[in-house]
Amino acid sequence: MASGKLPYPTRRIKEGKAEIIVPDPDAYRRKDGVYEPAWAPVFYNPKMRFNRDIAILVANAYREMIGQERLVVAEPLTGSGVRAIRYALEADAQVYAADIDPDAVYLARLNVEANGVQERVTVERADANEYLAKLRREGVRLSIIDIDPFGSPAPFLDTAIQSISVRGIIAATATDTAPLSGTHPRALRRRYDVQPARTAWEKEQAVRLLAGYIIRRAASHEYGVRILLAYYADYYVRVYAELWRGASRADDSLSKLGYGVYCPYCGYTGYTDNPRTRCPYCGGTVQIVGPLYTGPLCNQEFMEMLRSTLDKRVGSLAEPKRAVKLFEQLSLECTITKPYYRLDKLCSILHMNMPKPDSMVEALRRKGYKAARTHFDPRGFRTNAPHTEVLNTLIEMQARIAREDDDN
Ligand SMILES: C[S@@+](CC[C@H](N)C(=O)[O-])C[C@H]1O[C@@H](n2cnc3c(N)ncnc32)[C@H](O)[C@@H]1O
Ligand SMILES: [Zn+2]
Repeated sequence: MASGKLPYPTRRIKEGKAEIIVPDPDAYRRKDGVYEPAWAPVFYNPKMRFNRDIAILVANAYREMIGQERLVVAEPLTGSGVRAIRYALEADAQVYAADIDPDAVYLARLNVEANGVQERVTVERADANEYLAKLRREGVRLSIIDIDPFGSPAPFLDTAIQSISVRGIIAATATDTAPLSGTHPRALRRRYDVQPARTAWEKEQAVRLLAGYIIRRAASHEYGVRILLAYYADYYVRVYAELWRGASRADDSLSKLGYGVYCPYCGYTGYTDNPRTRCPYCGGTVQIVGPLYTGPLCNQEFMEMLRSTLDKRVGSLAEPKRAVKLFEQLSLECTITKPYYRLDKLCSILHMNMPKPDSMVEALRRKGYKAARTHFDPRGFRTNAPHTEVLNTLIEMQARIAREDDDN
C-alpha cells in the first residue's frame, strides 16, 4: 500500500476483514497516554470497532429480511473508509461514501484500493447533506444510510430520511450523550427539540430521545418508522430505524411517542402523555422529558435474524463475544418497554442496603412479573411490575435479609 505518500505517520491495522492504513495512534496520545482520535489528521477510532461489527451484522440480517441480492449503502461521513470497506467486504454491499475533509477522502480511497473493492466503494469529497441530496437526484436507491458523525446526527437526518426511496434503514450514531442524557438541557432542546430533564435512567433516555427524534422527523416527510435495534455502548447511542414511506405508517409511529417520567422522591419511572403531570405514585414534582420513543428497543423477529447472522459471521468480527452478550441481554430486556430502574437509587430512597440486581429480578419473576437485567447499567433492572410492587418486593427482600442476619 502506498502509505509512503502520506504526510503523517501511519500504521497498518486489521479490523474485521478489512486491512487499512490509519494515522499512527502513538503520534496522537494525550499526556496520560490515551489515544485521541480527533487529533489525528484523519479520524479512526479503534474503540468503535464494536459499533462497526454490529453495523455489519445488521446489514447482513436486513439483506436477508428484505430479500435483496445486493444492498446499497451510503456512508457520507466516512473518515478512514473502514466502515464503507467493511460493508463491501463483509456484507457484499455497494457503498457510496463521502467525507468533507480532503485528507480523509485521500486516505479512504487508498484504503479502498488496497482492499480491492474499487468496484464496490466510491469515495467523494462532499458535505454529507449535499452528497445524500445528489444521490437522491441521481435516483440511487439506498437500503441503508449510515450516519456516524462527530457528536449529533441531527443535522443530517432530514436529508438522510428523504434519501430513502421507499423502505430502508437509517443507522445513526450519537456521541453527544451529555445533552441526550440531560446534562446539557439547552443543547438537548436546541438539537432535538425536546423538553429537557434528567431521569435516573439517563442512558435509556438518550436512546429513546434519538429514536423519538428520528420518528418525528420521518413523520414530517411521511415515513413510518420501526425501531429494529437501539442500544447504548461505551459513550455513544446507536439507533437502527427502518423507514417505510406512507402517511398512515407515519401516524402509527407517532402514536409510540410519549414523555418519560422520573420521580426523585419515590423513584417512580414510566411514561405519560401529559408533559405537566405529577408523580402518579406519591404526587411529587417529577422530571419529565420528551417527546421520546416508548416502544420496544429491539424487534424480536429481527433479533433472531441478527443472532443467526452472528453465528455465521462470528469468526470475522472484531469483538464477537461482546456482540453475543449484547444480543442476549437485548433479547431479554426488549420485551419490557418501561424504563429501567437504578437499584442503587431506589435503595438510597428507601434507606436500605442494595441487594444483588439478579436477586431482585428473580424475586419479581417469582411474583409472576416480567423482569430482566439491562445492558444500559450493571446496577439496573427492568420490569413490568407496578411501582408499588417494585418497592414492596425490595422491602420484603430487606426484611428477609435482616431476619437471616438475626438468625445467624
Ligand atoms: C466520527 S468520524 C467518521 C468515522 C467513520 N464513520 C468510522 O466508522 O470510522 C466523522 C467524519 O465526518 C467528517 N465530516 C464532518 N463534517 C462533515 C460534513 N458536513 N460532511 C461530510 N463529512 C463530514 C469528518 O471529516 C470525519 O471524518
Ligand atoms: Zn413519586
